[in-house]
Amino acid sequence: MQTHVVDHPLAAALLTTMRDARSDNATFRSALRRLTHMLVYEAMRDAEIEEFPVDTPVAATTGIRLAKPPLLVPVLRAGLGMVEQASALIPSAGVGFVGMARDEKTHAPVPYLESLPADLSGIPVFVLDPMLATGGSMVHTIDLLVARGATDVTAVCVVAAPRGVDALAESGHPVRLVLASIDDGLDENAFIVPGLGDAGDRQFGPR
Ligand SMILES: O=P(O)(O)OC[C@H]1O[C@H](OP(=O)(O)OP(=O)(O)O)[C@H](O)[C@@H]1O
Ligand SMILES: O=c1cc[nH]c(=O)[nH]1
Ligand SMILES: [Mg+2]
Repeated sequence: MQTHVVDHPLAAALLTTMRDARSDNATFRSALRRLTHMLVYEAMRDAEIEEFPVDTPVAATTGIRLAKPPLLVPVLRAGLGMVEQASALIPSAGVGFVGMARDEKTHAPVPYLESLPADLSGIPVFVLDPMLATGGSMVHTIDLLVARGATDVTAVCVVAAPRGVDALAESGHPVRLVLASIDDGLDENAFIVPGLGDAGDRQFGPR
């Protein structure tokens, strides 16, 4: 699996704000929005483009545009904090939604929402979820996308644990990963260490 850790001082500073337990919900959301801009910008680097003729006020020239605008899929709740910024960066992108919440004891994802186009063949899909911990939620989301014909999936995350990265690589799905950090591991509650806590709660308050 192709994995790209965005290694940039501005991204590292925003990630630090998100990690800091003193950051309130609004500060956390703002840092996530700004970091998402950088992650999606990097994730789009190899996007397919097409040329078309364009006239400047001075002369005819060749312009470029995205050949296949992606579908953005935030995983609720935490991924909601990434979708507005990703849409602003790619205005032609569509948006689908998946909702799931981990069972606190088993840590398995419990799905509660699936709102996706029926046919995803030929459409690049960007899954937006700040946290990749055990990988259960991301693999389940990509199961849903592949079942609809997706063959080109990018997982855009903020922080991952090595176990989640391995789970994604071993899923056999056509996925690449773009993120800001691969952290040390998971604690006994399957929280990422050092991580940033519960990314849903830190944006929106307890569920
Ligand atoms: O890799 P995993 O072990 O599956 O954990 C990652 C999932 O956990 C978080 O969601 P959570 O279940 O806390 O729901 P929330 O976004 O509503 O808070 C996070 O946003 C991921 O979706
Ligand atoms: O550390 C973690 C793990 C799963 N989900 C989160 O929001 N944070
Ligand atoms: Mg949560």
